[in-house]
Amino acid sequence: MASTPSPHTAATAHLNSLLSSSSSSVNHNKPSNLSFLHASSNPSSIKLLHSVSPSSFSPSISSSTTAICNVLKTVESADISLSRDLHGVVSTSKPTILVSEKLGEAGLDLLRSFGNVDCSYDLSPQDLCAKISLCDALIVRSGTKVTREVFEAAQGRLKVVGRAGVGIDNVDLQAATEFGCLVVNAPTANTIAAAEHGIALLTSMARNVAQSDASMKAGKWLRSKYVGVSLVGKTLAIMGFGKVGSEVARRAKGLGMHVIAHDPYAPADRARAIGVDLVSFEQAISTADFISLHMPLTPATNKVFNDDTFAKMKKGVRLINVARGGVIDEDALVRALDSGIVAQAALDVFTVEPPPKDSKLVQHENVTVTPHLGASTKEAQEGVAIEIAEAVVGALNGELSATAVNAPMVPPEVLSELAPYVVLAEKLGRLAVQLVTGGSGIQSVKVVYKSARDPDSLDTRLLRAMVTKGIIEPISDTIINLVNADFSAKQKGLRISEERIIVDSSPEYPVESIQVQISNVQSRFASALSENGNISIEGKVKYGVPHLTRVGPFSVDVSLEGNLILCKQVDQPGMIGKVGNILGESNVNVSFMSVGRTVKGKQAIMAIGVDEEPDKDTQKKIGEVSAVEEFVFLKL
Ligand SMILES: NC(=O)C1=CN([C@@H]2O[C@H](COP(=O)(O)OP(=O)(O)OC[C@H]3O[C@@H](n4cnc5c(N)ncnc54)[C@H](O)[C@@H]3O)[C@@H](O)[C@H]2O)C=CC1
Ligand SMILES: O=C(O)C(=O)COP(=O)(O)O
Repeated sequence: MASTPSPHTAATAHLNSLLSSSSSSVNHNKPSNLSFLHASSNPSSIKLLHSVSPSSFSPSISSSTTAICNVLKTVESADISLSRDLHGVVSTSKPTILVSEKLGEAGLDLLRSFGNVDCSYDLSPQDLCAKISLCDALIVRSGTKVTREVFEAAQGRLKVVGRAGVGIDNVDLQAATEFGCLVVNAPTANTIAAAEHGIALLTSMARNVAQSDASMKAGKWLRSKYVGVSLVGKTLAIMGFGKVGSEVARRAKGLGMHVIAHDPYAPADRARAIGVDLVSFEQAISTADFISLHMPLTPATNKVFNDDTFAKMKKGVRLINVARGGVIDEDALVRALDSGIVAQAALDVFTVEPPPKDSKLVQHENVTVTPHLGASTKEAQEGVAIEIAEAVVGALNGELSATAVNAPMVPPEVLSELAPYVVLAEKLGRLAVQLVTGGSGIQSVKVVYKSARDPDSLDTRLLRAMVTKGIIEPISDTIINLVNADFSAKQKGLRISEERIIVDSSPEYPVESIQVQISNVQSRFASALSENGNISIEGKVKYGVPHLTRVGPFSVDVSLEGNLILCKQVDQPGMIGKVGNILGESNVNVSFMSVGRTVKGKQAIMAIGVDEEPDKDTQKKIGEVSAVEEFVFLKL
């Protein structure tokens, strides 16, 4: 019999496989395999229902099992990692990181110590698409549009997009998620720079600094033309009271302004703490002398400043935008400037960047412009570069990023604790799907966790994603990872629900057992059906190793390594020997064997762990043993 690998090795190897990026599957077009979970669910809820879609999908095990992903382990030493080139060939080369816009040196140094860094600035969209399939990571600022075409062109190699800054409106997050590509940003390092730029625009606009500077340089001395307005005592409305907005508020308070803010998601006590009243959108825009924009560009904020909203503003209002050009309807702003509703505007950002040279807005005499300089201080750029380089290197190393944008975070300590259960979850999914008769559409899967922990302290998102991975990968050509698991399930019309059962055991272990049930399908192995007609298998982690502990109503105990034969027979002496002999004669090494029965002398189930796949003849011989009623060979 083969020896059992150490529990630690099994769990660590598999965890690495989840965190690393390559798969041995031959389809190199598949998205990569990262350990980040895309899930929109509340981890603390006991039952979670996911999408219902009219479509269903059918497993065809024989051909698809060959596509089962044997994920490669990350090489732990130095900075070398296993990766797969375009032809599916495994190499030990360093990852390639494409930096498509200027990044601070400290960040570049960090990246260079880890991988091959290709700094190619000003790539056309076509050139970016041409290059991207050779890259494991892409680092951008606001100037690179990371579109669906880019993810398609990446052919599954791109594992992480790092946005060296805050706004991720230039990255197609939906496409990234669908392709299993993690997106991380650097959300904190440029906050002060953006806030300071907002204040710079506010004060310089109020005193016509840019216009009077230009006029002096043109040889004029126009003191009466450039009389400004004072700030003290004026009302400033901050639209978007997040990191930048609140720093602008603090500074404006120091200038003696009365600051109000509108942000539907900001906590009132945080605003109150710095002496800012949170007000409605209408109240903010109708009472402010100055309006400073600090919300992200989303479908909800797109052109939120338009003819209608300008009409509601106080005549002579002054507008500052250091957020995103797209939140303003720029034609409407020109009209508002011409009519005097808006006395002045100071803009750092534009709907299209750079804006057309003849842009009426840019040319308007009451408008001050800067070319998206909010984050452009030496300090912010060094900070952002380091922040994004660390996040990207971490992601390529399979670590969880605190700044993942399209993947809820599972803290590293939770990940480490769940490591063996993650292996178990995937293997149970993989086994359960192979028990379905080819042609039966799978629509509904339930994962039942028995645990002594209260639901709030058990985060099952990782486990659910791995069950999903186990179910989908053998029957499709998609590599599932924790970014795209939920999305892929939805796409396949697969509804995955979860249930937690609190049991009276030691809360030291996060999970007592995991059960996977597939309902409304036929099974290739009828004994796997529980009383309610669902395919049902259950497993536990024992000494760090995943074990199969129940098949339908039968208790078994076999470690989930290698492959598995499930055999139902009449409970009688000599069966282990008979089947064991047949396997031995065919040189199939048996690693584990376990017999489970419901009633003595009636039917029993034999679960046999085998290293090799028995050939057809051997399988036929097993089927011909008189007491054997049914059997199935399953790949793990
Ligand atoms: N010009 C530049 O170089 C820079 C621009 N930015 C931009 O500034 C914006 C804010 O950045 P941060 O403060 O770091 O982000 P943040 O996420 O900390 O704050 C954004 C705030 O906007 C709020 N918000 C969302 N929808 C809203 C709505 N419909 N109405 C009002 N508020 C809404 C959110 O609740 C959040 O509090 C982003 O768009 C970012 O891209 C940030 C840094 C530099
Ligand atoms: O961080 C942001 O959202 C910014 O807008 C900064 O953009 P940039 O990195 O300077 O192109």
